[in-house]
Amino acid sequence: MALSISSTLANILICLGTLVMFLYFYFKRAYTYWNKYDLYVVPPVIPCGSVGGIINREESFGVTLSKIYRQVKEKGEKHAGLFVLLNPLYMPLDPLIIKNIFIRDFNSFTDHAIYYNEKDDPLSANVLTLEGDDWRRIRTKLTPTFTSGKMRKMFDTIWICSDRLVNKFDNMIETKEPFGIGEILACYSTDVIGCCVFGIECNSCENPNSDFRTNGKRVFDTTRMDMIKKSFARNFPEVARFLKIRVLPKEISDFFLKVVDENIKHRQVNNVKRNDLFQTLLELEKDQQDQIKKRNKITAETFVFFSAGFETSSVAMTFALYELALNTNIQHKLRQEVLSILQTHDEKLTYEALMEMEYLNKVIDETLRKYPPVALLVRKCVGDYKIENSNVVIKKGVKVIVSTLGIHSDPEYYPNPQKFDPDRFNSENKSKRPACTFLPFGEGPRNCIGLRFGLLLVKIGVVNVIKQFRFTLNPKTGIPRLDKHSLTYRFSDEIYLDFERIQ
Ligand code: HEM
Repeated sequence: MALSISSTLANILICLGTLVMFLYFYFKRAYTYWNKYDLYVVPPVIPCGSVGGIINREESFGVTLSKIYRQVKEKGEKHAGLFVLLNPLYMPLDPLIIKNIFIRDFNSFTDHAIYYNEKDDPLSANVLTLEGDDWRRIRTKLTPTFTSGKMRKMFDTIWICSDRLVNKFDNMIETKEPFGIGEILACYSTDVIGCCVFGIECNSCENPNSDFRTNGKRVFDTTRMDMIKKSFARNFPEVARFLKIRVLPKEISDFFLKVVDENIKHRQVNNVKRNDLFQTLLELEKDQQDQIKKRNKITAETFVFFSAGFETSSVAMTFALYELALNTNIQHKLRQEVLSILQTHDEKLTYEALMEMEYLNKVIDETLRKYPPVALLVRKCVGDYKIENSNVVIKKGVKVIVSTLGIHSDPEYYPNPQKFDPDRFNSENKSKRPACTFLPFGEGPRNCIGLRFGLLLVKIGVVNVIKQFRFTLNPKTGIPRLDKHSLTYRFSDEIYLDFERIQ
């Protein structure tokens, strides 16, 4: 009896040992992928690769990648190979290689390599995630949604939302307690996107527990399980589709479908037309007779505008107010510009007045330089591609990863990179930098489609706040830590500011 137990145990140990050996050699072999090229390889460690732990991270992926950028740059290399789990990734540092990949040779790098599952999770298939010709069709169709003419039409709606934001600050000042701006700015961003994209009044600045804000929050509240699921789906998309893995919980998907459904019906029955993105999307789908398909398509697009635009914009505005609170001289200079331009426009902020604010542009650009909300960019190679002046060939299916944060913190392009200095963006300094060294919205045909809208949301908010308040950092704000779990580059700690009314 004892003999049979010990022989079973021995068999199990042999099997386990063989499996471990097999996996070890399998990984070792996978990690030789880049060896045939003259390419520096960031040393991989089994099983996560070159980027540290996937689950128990010490820092966000964007920060790890910026450190790898620095490490490769210090070696004097213009590019590197790395691994995430078993997958090889190519990381260019040289702005010319980046420019060729993003712009000149875009046809070899059309895809974002973000997981989607059209069948089981229809909202996941949208302009951000779709690939090849499916993406081209939808991008061409949606591009007219974000023209400057359309932005101009939405200007007043955004201004009204920013007035609610200012009211909120006023109410909070009265409590005489320090208050965090991150949550309030998230409500402002939700209100703007709710009004302009979904065509509904969410009033989350007044009612932070509104359905829209609550469901919106849940899209970004990622649990550890979500992270594992997303990482698995990103790295093994075919298997994930086979396993019917969804990235968006069904109840959130149902909420957005219901909002869009009710809104389509309301506009059709009451013949309502508004100056918002929802109207543009409705018009784009006017020939679609199948009401369910129409609703699903509009929901997928409104949802991606929400998910890609809400957090990026609110985080950018939080970083901007944080730096303005730290640098009161820059805050003062910006206020002077805003007030003097408003004087020449009968004290009214118009689209034209906003476009005249050059220092504002510099402050926002510097914010997006120091704190790019999307800290890295990805492209998937769709046809074998040889990197010029090297023997490196990027094979079809291999991902290219660019560290926006690494480039934006590179002293070669931005001396003393931790200093917040809007003058880096005056024309003389800008002209000294090579193309593709400022990438907050990505670059090339697959760049951010909502760039103008995002900038408008942030700029209107900043102008309305700076015009009416002076603000400094409240001592309750320590040195804010960066969120290590979020895909967006953001603080995990709240930012507390003290506001003083000016007018
Ligand atoms: C400050 C705010 C924003 C920042 C920093 C930002 C940044 C980015 C970045 C870096 C990308 C990827 C670009 C690339 O791969 O080259 C992107 C894509 C995208 N963004 Fe934004 N974004 C912002 C606001 C918005 C807003 C307000 C919307 C919509 C209303 C939006 C919608 C999108 C969409 C749909 C894509 C995917 C485009 C495609 O794949 O064709 N973004 N954004």
